[in-house]
Amino acid sequence: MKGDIISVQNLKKSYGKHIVLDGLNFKVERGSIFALLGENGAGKTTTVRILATLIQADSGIATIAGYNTHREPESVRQQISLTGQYASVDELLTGEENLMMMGRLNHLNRDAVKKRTSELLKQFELVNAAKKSVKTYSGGMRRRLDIAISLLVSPQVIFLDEPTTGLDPRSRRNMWNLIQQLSEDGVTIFLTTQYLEEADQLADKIAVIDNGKIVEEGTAEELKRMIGDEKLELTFDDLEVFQLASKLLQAQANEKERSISIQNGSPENLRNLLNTLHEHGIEPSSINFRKPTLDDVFIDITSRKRRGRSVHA
Ligand SMILES: Nc1ncnc2c1ncn2[C@@H]1O[C@H](COP(=O)(O)OP(=O)(O)OP(=O)(O)O)[C@@H](O)[C@H]1O
Repeated sequence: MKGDIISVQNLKKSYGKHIVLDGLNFKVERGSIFALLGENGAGKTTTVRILATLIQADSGIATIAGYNTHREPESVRQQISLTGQYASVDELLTGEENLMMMGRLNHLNRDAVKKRTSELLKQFELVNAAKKSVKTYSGGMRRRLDIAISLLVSPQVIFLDEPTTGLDPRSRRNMWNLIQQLSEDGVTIFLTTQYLEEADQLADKIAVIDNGKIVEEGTAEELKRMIGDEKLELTFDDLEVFQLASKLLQAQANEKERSISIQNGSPENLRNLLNTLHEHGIEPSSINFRKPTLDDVFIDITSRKRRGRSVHA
């Protein structure tokens, strides 16, 4: 069954005078990977906490599988599982013991717990570490155990709050593979992340949150397309020439690389830029076309905001 499994309408939350969520709207399609992307303090964890019924919004409506998080928290909790900062992994127990204990707490019978534990240990590559206490685990192993625990009872939606923060690049890649596998099993994944690359790699849809509002939304490709198909990059051998060129073109400049990035890579724009430079006796040493990255999207959104224009302008 397709359709939206999460719906958020005009969600607001403040702590005193501090507005954390300022009218949040988005929808998540069943079976998809959704990434809420934002910098530290943007409001990602607050959103997850509201959806997971840990705290209440001041106003607005959030539903999961049709259940209202405010009015039907028990039903919502039966649909979801939460990992990350909320995990209750016991350091002194082994990985296997943690799974068995949480299985029993979730009212699974003894045989079902045993079977599920052994399946999960295999799926999450923890068989060799099963009998070791969690305090000996690496960061990546802990995260894997945490997610395994959250899958003891099959949830419809799994919340992964910054699942790779603090992991080394190899563990991060392993975690990405694992998240993709989970998604192939049909579970809806709600991911929060500060990493553009992570959202780009994993998410079917990305919502960019900034100051408690969704400022852009779409697939990674749509977000990239939004700021133009191709960017132009001009480089200069001489520092003084580079500085003069960046003043003239008023574009994003990287002094270390003596390069200037231009959002609009159309032939007409290129001709105009070269004419401007030529009038001042300047020629770039190289001209490259480059497909935009999510980094470009982020820079574009924030620079438009600084100039006080609507993001959609
Ligand atoms: N219980 C609270 N009391 C007061 N302020 C809070 C509380 N919880 C969160 N905040 C504030 O709300 C803002 C958003 O926090 P939130 O944790 O949702 O951000 P985040 O996007 O998840 O960032 P991070 O990546 O740092 O976790 C922050 O400025 C934070 O200090």
